[in-house]
Amino acid sequence: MFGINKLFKKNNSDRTRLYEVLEAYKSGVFPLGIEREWVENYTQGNDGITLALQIPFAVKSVNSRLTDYLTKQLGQSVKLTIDVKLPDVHKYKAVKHILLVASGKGGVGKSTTAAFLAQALSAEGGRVGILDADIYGPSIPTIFGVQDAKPTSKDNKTLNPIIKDEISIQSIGFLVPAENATVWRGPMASQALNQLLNETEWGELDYLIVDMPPGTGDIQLTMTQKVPASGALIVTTPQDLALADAQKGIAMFNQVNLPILGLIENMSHFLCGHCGEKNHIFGQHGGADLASRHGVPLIAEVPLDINIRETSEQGENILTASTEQAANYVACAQLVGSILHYQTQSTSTVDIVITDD
Ligand SMILES: Nc1ncnc2c1ncn2[C@@H]1O[C@H](COP(=O)(O)OP(=O)(O)OP(=O)(O)O)[C@@H](O)[C@H]1O
Repeated sequence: MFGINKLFKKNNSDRTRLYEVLEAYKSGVFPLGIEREWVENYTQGNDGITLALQIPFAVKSVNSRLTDYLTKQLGQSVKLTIDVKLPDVHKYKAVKHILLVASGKGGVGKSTTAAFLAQALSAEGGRVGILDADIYGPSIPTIFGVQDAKPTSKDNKTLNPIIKDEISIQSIGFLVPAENATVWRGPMASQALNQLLNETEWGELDYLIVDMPPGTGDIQLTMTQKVPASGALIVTTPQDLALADAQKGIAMFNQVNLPILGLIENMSHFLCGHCGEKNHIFGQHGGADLASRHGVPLIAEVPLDINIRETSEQGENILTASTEQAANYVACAQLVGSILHYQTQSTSTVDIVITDD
């Protein structure tokens, strides 16, 4: 009896120690550490610990760093598995979150950022879709290398998305020649977005990224109001003109009470290929200053990099095309998933009703 008690106490203290060590693993992505509710399974054997975590946002690649940390802290070998499972709350049909990616100014790299973020969220364990609503220049098909694809329909009412790298893709560019789309007026544009969203068979998704048309006018405002989004990301470059337009984007989302998940400063700097020096071609601190002025997180400062341009123009996946840039987008995806998770838990976002007009 005494032996069983002792063993029971030992098991409990091992578990308590594990929780303490997990909770101490704090970072930008894990502001509260690894929470004890995420522990799905834990066994202590003679040859070490086996631990299964279920984390509510897409962070699969944290596995090796976390394993090293646990091994060091607990002084024994750790076999860790991570499953990504978001809470069963759906913002739209079987889609858990819709994220708008917007920019005030055109050409700042919004579509590239939206596409690579989708690829990184998927690689990190999320089920991901991307909806290209950029009527002025739908470039998502090109970035994914599926520009010649044509969505099929099983019943002539709904469309199947194009699937590439496990990501469901739908684009205004699959359906309308670019020269027709650009002359659309506001109501037509927002109706097209509605149709693409509503009539695509998205299936079950954790994250649906919407690549918005650049700008902050009536078209973008109407679109924003008609999509039941969880939050928005704003892409800007450090140039004054782009920052001024990004500020208008922040004002637009504030006007409709849509949480801004953060700001991504693209083409932030250029690393000299010879000496490695950071050159701030378009200016410095602009994104950080804008973000802190408006109390929104600065998610990433993505460099101006030839691999990014080539990968996006050649329709490749950034996760396989460039290790260095992949790391940037993975960090970005982890932070976006985390911010979305904690923001959704602490605030109730406005529920926007979709109508057909
Ligand atoms: N960080 C970067 N480094 C190098 N090239 C980049 C980077 N980001 C984007 N680009 C390139 O810049 C060009 C414009 O990018 P993209 O189409 O994503 O911009 P956009 O903001 O979506 O434009 P628009 O608003 O006009 O649709 C593309 O050729 C893309 O490859």
